[in-house]
Amino acid sequence: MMTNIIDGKSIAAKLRSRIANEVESLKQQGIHPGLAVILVGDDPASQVYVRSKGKQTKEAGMNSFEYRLADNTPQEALLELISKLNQDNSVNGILVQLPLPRHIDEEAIINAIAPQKDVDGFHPINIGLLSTGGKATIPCTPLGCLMMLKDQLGDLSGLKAVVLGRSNIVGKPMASLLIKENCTVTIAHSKTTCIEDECRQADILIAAVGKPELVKENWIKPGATIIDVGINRIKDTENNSKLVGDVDFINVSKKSGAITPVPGGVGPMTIACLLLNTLTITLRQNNLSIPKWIINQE
Ligand SMILES: NC(=O)C1=CN([C@@H]2O[C@H](COP(=O)(O)OP(=O)(O)OC[C@H]3O[C@@H](n4cnc5c(N)ncnc54)[C@H](OP(=O)(O)O)[C@@H]3O)[C@@H](O)[C@H]2O)C=CC1
Ligand SMILES: Nc1nc(=O)c2c([nH]1)NC[C@@H]1CN(c3ccc(C(=O)N[C@@H](CCC(=O)O)C(=O)O)cc3)C=[N+]21
Repeated sequence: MMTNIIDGKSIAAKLRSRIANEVESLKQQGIHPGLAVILVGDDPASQVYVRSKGKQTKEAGMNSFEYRLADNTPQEALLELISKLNQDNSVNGILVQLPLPRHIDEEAIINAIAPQKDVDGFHPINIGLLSTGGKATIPCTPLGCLMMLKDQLGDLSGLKAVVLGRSNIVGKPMASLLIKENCTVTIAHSKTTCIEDECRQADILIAAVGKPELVKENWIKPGATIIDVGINRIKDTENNSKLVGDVDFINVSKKSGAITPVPGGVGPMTIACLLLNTLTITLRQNNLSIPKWIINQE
């Protein structure tokens, strides 16, 4: 079977250009969307993402405010900065890059962000709204995955979806979104028995576990659509560092109907959805209607 490789990079580029058009017309109305990104510490992977977010935010015509704080920044100082940004009208969205250094309580930080400025959709208010079907900000990675699924499959009603991973930032919100799309959803995790058997039932398989190439060819229902969220840096046979997902891409792609690559799949969509969320929350904060092409924000 020839699998279809879902080109996240190109879907993300199209999305960013629609966002840029919308931003342009907002600016003509005197509204200039702004995104504040806070990075605490000097984790190299986080630095790469934050740089990439800042660059793409500016390319979409939005204001980007970056705050790089030292690894030993006290929690109180971070809370003070968030409080200042909550009150700053030029800032529509606030993102605190995770993970945070160990001395900082992640939950306290997420809870301190004003829910209407929570561009990640991690605040309990937004998580609750997503579960109850209200006007939530949807976490960027699951939203990007859903867009690629819809692009590939159209209506998802009645399909069986298996989500590997139950984190608050990927697995759980992904499952909520798929339930909303009328899928029959199973969430599997490290305590799931016979995980392969669960996966073999899946028309849609989302892998978000952080284990390099865990998902094998014999776990897959022929023709299934596979979304690989995992970002794992490993050494290849020549000891060079390379990026792989949670799916054994070469072998699984022999059996799947469609699959996202790593890199070039979910990652670029995550950043494009961050810009999309910045746009959506700016529109909401200004009591403007959300254009029809922005899915799942009705
Ligand atoms: N492309 C992108 O934009 C993004 C990529 N990522 C990547 O996605 C991956 C997951 O991220 P995140 O959700 O934050 O990770 P977490 O570490 O928070 O969660 C991992 C989940 O996977 C489960 N798990 C771990 N090992 C296994 C196993 N062997 N079998 C079944 N389940 C297992 C864990 O189970 P349990 O709960 O039982 O411990 C947990 O629920 C990472 O590689 C991360 O880098 C993350 C965010 C964005
Ligand atoms: N508050 C917060 N929000 C997040 O959304 C958030 C976060 N913290 N912490 C870390 C994770 C991870 N994440 C990624 C974003 C883009 C790529 C991405 O663009 N990846 C490229 C490759 C990049 C590379 O080469 O390393 C790709 O897959 O093609 C990956 C991962 C967002 N996260």
